[in-house]
Amino acid sequence: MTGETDNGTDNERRRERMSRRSMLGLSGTGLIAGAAAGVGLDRTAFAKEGRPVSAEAVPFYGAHQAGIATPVQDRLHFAAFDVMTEDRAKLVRLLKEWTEAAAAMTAGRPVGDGAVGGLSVAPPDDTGEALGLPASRLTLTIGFGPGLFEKDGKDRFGLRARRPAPLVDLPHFPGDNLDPARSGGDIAVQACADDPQVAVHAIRNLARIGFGTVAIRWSQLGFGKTSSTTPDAQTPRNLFGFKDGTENIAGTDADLLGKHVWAGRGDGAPWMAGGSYLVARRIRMHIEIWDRTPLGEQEDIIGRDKGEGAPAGAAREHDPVVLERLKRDSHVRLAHPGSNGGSRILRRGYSFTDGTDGLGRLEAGLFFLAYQRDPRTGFVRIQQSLASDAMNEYIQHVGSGIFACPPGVRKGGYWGETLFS
Ligand SMILES: C=CC1=C(C)c2cc3[nH]c(cc4nc(cc5[nH]c(cc1n2)c(C)c5CCC(=O)O)C(CCC(=O)O)=C4C)c(C)c3C=C
Ligand SMILES: [Fe+2]
Repeated sequence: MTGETDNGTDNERRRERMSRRSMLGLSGTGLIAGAAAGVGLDRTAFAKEGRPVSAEAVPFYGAHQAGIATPVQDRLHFAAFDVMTEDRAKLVRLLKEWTEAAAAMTAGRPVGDGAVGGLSVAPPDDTGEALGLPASRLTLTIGFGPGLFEKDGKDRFGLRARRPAPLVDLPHFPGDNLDPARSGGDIAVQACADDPQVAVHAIRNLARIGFGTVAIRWSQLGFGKTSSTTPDAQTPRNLFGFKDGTENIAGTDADLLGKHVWAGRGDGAPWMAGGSYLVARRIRMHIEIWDRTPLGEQEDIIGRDKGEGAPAGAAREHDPVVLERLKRDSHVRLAHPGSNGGSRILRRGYSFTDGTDGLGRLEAGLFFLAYQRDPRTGFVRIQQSLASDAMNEYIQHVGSGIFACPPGVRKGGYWGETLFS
């Protein structure tokens, strides 16, 4: 990225590509390689006939960013970046380059001129590990952290006045043991896909493109989605062995999404209309202690039975929750909208295991991801209510981030356009 203006950089990249193509066209082998790489080798070209649903591409452009109401994919790679520059134009250039790369990768195509067939004297545009893999329902969702609007009292990008009121600094909650090295970040990208290699490839390539402008501050891999936004599908289970996501907001429920998830024009920051606020929490789960807890006690703590997932006093998973039938300190009772002034959030979390903790225990837990229209009435309100949760004996919040996820990208636009224009 050496151009002085946005257009300067775009033109430079275009010229560079054209010269690569014309060089490749000089020989017969070059032509063949050029056909594969120069025009962007379609990763899905390798997929067999009758490929599974997971091979599908999720549309990148639209009113809302994909990866929020989208049916939850199997795998996650989440990355929070620090912005290393104070040059607003350079940051905007990066967001444009990222958008182009994200649109390609989510469509199952490689970045730029691809991983193979280019000049042997230059590193390829794409790192290559997703060659031959289908789109795998990859979604890339971007969010802007408080540090983009103001950091250490400095308004680096002239955005201080545009910070949305719902993008609060999260308060300290009882029991928090947050590691600064796993918290915060100026920009976050959530990559979800049905193939972990596709998700990791996406984050790696964005980080590569961003070299010199952003640096990864922390990241998290996730497996085994712990919430579903498709109520017809079987509800997934978390590492405590309980169904998780029964009472989640469905990605198809336009009314609930409009009321609780999408930011509106009148919510204080017009540039966020159609966007949403993401709260990410790395929650360690002490599974070894949980596994020594009697079944009845586990069910009392959650407020639902372990097999069916039915609320206490009911028979079926989707039977209504009658709060008075649940223990006062049960998780579901405290998190329920009826205990929180009607507050609801869209949960989209993943389980994680990151090796061992040196004390013979698995470093395991829930990477909690929740989207909402306003974290003050969403996550913060519910988490305050969870202060007396019986589950707190078995979990600890060790990482945290909050991000304003702008609306979806229009064709020809870029991530964050409504904020920077
Ligand atoms: C602040 C929000 C929440 C945190 C943090 C949280 C952590 C957490 N949850 C589970 C397991 C389950 N949660 C369930 C329901 C549920 N949880 C929240 C919010 C937070 N959870 C809400 C809003 C709800 C829905 C409440 C309702 O409307 O009834 C359930 C029950 C099944 C379900 O409805 O999803 C389980 C199980 C863990 C293990 C955990 C931290 C590690
Ligand atoms: Fe929960």
